[in-house]
Amino acid sequence: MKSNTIKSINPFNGELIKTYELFTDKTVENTVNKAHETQQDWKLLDIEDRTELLAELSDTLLKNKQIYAELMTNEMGKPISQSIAEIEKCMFLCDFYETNSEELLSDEIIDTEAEESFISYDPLGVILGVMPWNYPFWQVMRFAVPTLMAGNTVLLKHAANVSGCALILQKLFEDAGFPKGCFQTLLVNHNQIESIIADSRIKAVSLTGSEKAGRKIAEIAGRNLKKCVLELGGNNACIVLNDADLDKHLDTIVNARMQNTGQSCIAAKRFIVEAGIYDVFLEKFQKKVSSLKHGEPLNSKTQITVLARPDLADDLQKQINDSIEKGAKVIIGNIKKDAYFAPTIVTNVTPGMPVFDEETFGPVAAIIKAKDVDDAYELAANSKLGLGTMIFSKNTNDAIDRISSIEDGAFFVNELVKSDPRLPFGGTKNSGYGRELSREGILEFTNKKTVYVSK
Ligand SMILES: O=CCCC(=O)O
Repeated sequence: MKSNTIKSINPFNGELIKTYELFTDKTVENTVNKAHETQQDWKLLDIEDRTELLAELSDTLLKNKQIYAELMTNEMGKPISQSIAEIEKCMFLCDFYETNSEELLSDEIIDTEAEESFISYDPLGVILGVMPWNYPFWQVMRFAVPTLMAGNTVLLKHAANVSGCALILQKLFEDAGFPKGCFQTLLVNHNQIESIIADSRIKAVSLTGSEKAGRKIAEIAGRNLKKCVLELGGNNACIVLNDADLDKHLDTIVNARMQNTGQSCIAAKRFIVEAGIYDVFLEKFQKKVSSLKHGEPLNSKTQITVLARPDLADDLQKQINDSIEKGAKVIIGNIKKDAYFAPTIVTNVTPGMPVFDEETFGPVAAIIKAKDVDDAYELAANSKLGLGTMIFSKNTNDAIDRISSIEDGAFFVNELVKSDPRLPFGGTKNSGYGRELSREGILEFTNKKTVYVSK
């Protein structure tokens, strides 16, 4: 029998935080209708009236930073210092779009023989966001803020385990003064999503989530001729070349994998290390990973803690054990207890093993030895996923010359792949399509209308 409730469970202590009732079809209808009706007025507001609400949004985030951070940490186990940093990043996003939305959305004049010709960036309508649990505030905000500024309204279907965050996000927008109906949360299950996407009032979908979820949503959206933006999994390579400055970059390299206890789509998952630096790298990397502070998520010193759910730890262990059968070697970790999975380093990794071919969503570093620079880039490019690649090397000119050898959505030199409101964010291959953030993100859910005026 299907359940009409969803549960939010603290992954650190297994305690039930709260049980939520799923919306009935009637409640879904009222919510979609409210979003549609609100959009009719919202789209007519001057852009300054919309952007000024972002100052309030940022203030509300600041005022409630601790409350929001603790809620995230309790629902999905993120170390509290990282939850606080996540709220601060949301504030930076608000500041960016408060300052820049007007310019980003202004008409783009194109010279033709017409009296006037330009592109007008008009809103599409109601946009559905289907969002994951790993950055419960950030991923929602980075979709919702530019989408709203463009004159759309937003509906959120969040991951079930962060339903408390989902509801408080709606309250956040309302407390900041956004008209009711601009941002609404739908507590619905996967079966209900299909009819929501099919509804003629929903104009497009943005999904951040797994490849499997992306295929499903894209299929439903395609059947209904709705646009979608998909930000899916990643299997980012972190190339470490012989001339890398490890003293300078080791913390960044470790953080690239271990941030959010390894549960990040853009984390470094495959460390491709040139032969000449391999032994030194491995020794330093292992030492640094072993020194990370494990503990309770709410302790401000904790760097590594539980995963968001026990089944995620099971998945990781299976990927590692299957890789061991194919010749991989575990040098630390591979220890599991409930939702905890110890930081793990796997060596002797080659293509064909799950820890090379698949995304590992937890603190697992697969180390691959590359013969030389060409081999390192070839190994990095050998992935069905394409979110980003990072290269650590003093020879930045050589790295720049090789940009086109990597098909990913991002290429970072001497820095971890990260999202930033000022830069586009998104992937290629099975990591999805479309872009979030920056100018690209705010224009995704607009009708790029051609206007041609002749006398
Ligand atoms: O899981 C994806 C990470 C998203 C981000 O850091 O912006």
